[in-house]
Amino acid sequence: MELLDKVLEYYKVKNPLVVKQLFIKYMNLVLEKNKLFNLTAIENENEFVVKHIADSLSLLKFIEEDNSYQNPVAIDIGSGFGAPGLFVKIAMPRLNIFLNDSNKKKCKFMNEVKECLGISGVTVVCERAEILGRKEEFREKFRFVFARAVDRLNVLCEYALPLLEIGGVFLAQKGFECEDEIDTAKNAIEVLGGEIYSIEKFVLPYSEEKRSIIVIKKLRHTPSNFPRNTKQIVKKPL
Ligand SMILES: C[S@@+](CC[C@H](N)C(=O)[O-])C[C@H]1O[C@@H](n2cnc3c(N)ncnc32)[C@H](O)[C@@H]1O
Repeated sequence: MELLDKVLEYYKVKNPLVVKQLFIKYMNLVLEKNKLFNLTAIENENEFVVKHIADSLSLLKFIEEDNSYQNPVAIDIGSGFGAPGLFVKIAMPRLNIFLNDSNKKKCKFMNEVKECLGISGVTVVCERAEILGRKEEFREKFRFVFARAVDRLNVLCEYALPLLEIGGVFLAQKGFECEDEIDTAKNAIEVLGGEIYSIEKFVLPYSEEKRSIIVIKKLRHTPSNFPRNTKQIVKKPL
């Protein structure tokens, strides 16, 4: 896996030999399970390295830039088979990660991976993110929220922002063209206590895959009437 070596070097991942072994083991578990149960459309290993591993590791610099905690706590909402959260956790063991998905089979798989890889500081939470946002043990408890391929930004913000502590950062991974989505989400971001901090556009290493990361900071507490119930969030986005 020469490409994986190059990707780990590109992102300056520490202990690359250990991380590489864990990534390969994890990739094999995903590709094996994918034969029985649809986890990803990507079956080719090099494509997996770029579109899942490199894409996930593009979040690392935003976490590294924040010096508030030695062991920051992050939640990946709609994590599916664990992307991007589990890849980021493997590359940055000091991160404490919560992998959230509403789908029971996907959560079972993430728990299996956690056991197989034998890594600590990983908690799988099988629930809708907007329900977690109303629970005291999750509301405003996270330094980072990640989300990739979950929903449109105006809907996603009502899942994500209630979970962030003040000063925390929501990293929404999107395709290259995301301006319309951002425009539509401006009201939701304001109402929920956030502010767009930056929009990063880049090409994934060793590919022509273009991506954006929308960086949203939490500045104020989310009003207590949010998140609303799922039907209202989806049918009448803020
Ligand atoms: C297209 S998949 C993306 C999975 C993963 N993030 C990735 O990029 O490969 C979307 C996932 O979000 C989950 N999901 C959708 N809405 C959710 C919600 N409100 N709370 C938690 N999980 C949700 C679905 O069950 C599904 O596994």
